[in-house]
Amino acid sequence: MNILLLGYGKMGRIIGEIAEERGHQISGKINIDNRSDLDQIDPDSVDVAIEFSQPDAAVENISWAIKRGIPVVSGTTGWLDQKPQIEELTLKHNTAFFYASNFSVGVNIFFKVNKFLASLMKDQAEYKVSMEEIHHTEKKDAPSGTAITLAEGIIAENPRVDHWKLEEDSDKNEQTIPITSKRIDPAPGTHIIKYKSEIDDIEIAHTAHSRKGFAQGAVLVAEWIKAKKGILSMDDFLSF
Ligand SMILES: NC(=O)C1=CN([C@@H]2O[C@H](COP(=O)(O)OP(=O)(O)OC[C@H]3O[C@@H](n4cnc5c(N)ncnc54)[C@H](O)[C@@H]3O)[C@@H](O)[C@H]2O)C=CC1
Ligand SMILES: O=C(O)C1=N[C@H](C(=O)O)C[C@H](O)C1
Repeated sequence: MNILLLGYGKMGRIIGEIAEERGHQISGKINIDNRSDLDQIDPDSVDVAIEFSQPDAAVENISWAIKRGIPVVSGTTGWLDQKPQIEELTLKHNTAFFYASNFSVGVNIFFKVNKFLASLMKDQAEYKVSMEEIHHTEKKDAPSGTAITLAEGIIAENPRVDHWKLEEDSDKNEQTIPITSKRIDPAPGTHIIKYKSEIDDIEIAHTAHSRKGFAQGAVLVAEWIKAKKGILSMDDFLSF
């Protein structure tokens, strides 16, 4: 399979290595300083584009590929207010778009555990939920995309909370999930959910030891999406 890498930073590089180990070819490695190389790319020679760039570049990168009928796997966080326009473009060009805030299998299991715990907490008003996420200092967005997905999972299961806020602007409202974002090198990604009561605390955590799980997930999804159309997510890809 021929894979175009839109964004060739920390994630793009490891995705490229894993893709080559799995027998794929890399058709292009596009970064902020060589975007003009896209003019030399023959869209018919690309099977899938994998996009891990940065929040203010994601829409432009994804649109470039979608408009040429190339299926896109995207993991860039911090741009999702514009996802509806990408979905519309995908359907117009009859191709495929796959987004996940986190491609690792472990985090996707953690998403399910988080929702199960939130459903158990529905009637336990004495427990107040909060979240902490820790990432490396180069991360541009806060809170992380994964933290937002976790907060949305809690909100879907527990009617006692209805929105999240970064801890620093937290309004101390009982219905708010406060999220603390810490930036400490070299953390690849840690997420901790805490339920605190006067009597005890319950905590669940996921800690990534490297970026391998994210990158491996993105390559496996790229292999899977090649022959698909439409708007797809981890719920379509994973069998649990
Ligand atoms: N969904 C997931 O599982 C994961 C998502 N991420 C997200 O992926 C994104 C990238 O992460 P990293 O690789 O760690 O960042 P990075 O900063 O190491 O790399 C980003 C790359 O994007 C390039 N770029 C910037 N503007 C561009 C443009 N207009 N066109 C093409 N390339 C451009 C930069 O040159 C840079 O090399 C972030 O949003 C991060 O939050 C990261 C890890 C896992
Ligand atoms: O920027 C990162 O590094 C990561 N970003 C994703 C996020 O915002 O959730 C996924 C992972 O935690 C690493």
